[in-house]
Amino acid sequence: MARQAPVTNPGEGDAIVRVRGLVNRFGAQVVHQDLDLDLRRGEILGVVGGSGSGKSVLMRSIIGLRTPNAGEIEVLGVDARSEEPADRSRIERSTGVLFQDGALFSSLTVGENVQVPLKEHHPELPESLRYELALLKVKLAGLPADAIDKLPSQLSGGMRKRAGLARALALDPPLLFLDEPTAGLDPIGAAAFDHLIRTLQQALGLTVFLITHDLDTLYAICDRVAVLAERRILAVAPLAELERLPHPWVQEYFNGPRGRAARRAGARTPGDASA
Ligand SMILES: Nc1ncnc2c1ncn2[C@@H]1O[C@H](COP(=O)(O)OP(=O)(O)OP(=O)(O)O)[C@@H](O)[C@H]1O
Repeated sequence: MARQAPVTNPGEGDAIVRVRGLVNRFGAQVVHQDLDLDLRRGEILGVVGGSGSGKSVLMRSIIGLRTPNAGEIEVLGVDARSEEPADRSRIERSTGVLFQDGALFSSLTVGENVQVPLKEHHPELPESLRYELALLKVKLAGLPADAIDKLPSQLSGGMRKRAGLARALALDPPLLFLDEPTAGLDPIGAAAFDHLIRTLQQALGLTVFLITHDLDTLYAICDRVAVLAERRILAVAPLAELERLPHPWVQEYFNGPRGRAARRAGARTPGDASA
């Protein structure tokens, strides 16, 4: 297929994350080739693409968990590949990450999980203040206060996601990375989680990088959507523009039966916040 120009010029706007010429390979498998992407300050950017198209590898490259084979990545003006402790610390303190499975320590309570980044980056804080801060984040993530002393295994899947979100917010990062946050949630729980993300993004002024297969999430809360296909960002634009892109994958994805249904539904009604 002929290479198409991106719908939106990646140079536009105030980029908080800037990716240029990214290359990621695993042996002979090329996952990304000359991938460019900007994450603009204050937006929720949805990232979509088929299974195995490289969404998680892109996220891991941006947050510094993987060293790409080539290319440049800047996070808040810091080179994501830098191994300088001051640079690593700045990136870690500025980015909250919710992994797909929540990635909580199973032997620690929710409160202890939330305190892990606080202990690492603010060892000077007294224990009681750390606990209070953790409680604040637990409540911010929509969990009841008594969830703080529970183990992850004592929570529902939706509550575990919220606990993961509380930990991601522990250091008040301006940047939030979410890997399939609504996967495995029932539709009411998923809508409630979408609503929570939008509310927090607005209240805290967050910039959000959100990987998802959930079309409802895209329509409910994303300002722009980036399509990852053919080893690069094929297009990045608001949904109304993307739907008109004459690319077979994009057409099948957004104008197939599920895409049409999600568009009709628009924003889902947020359900019970304890989902
Ligand atoms: N550590 C690794 N070693 C070898 N191959 C890897 C590794 N990590 C990822 N890959 C490969 O890179 C490709 C992209 O993986 P990635 O997890 O980024 O896909 P994805 O778009 O997030 O998929 P999904 O939507 O299914 O979660 C896949 O083919 C995967 O097998």
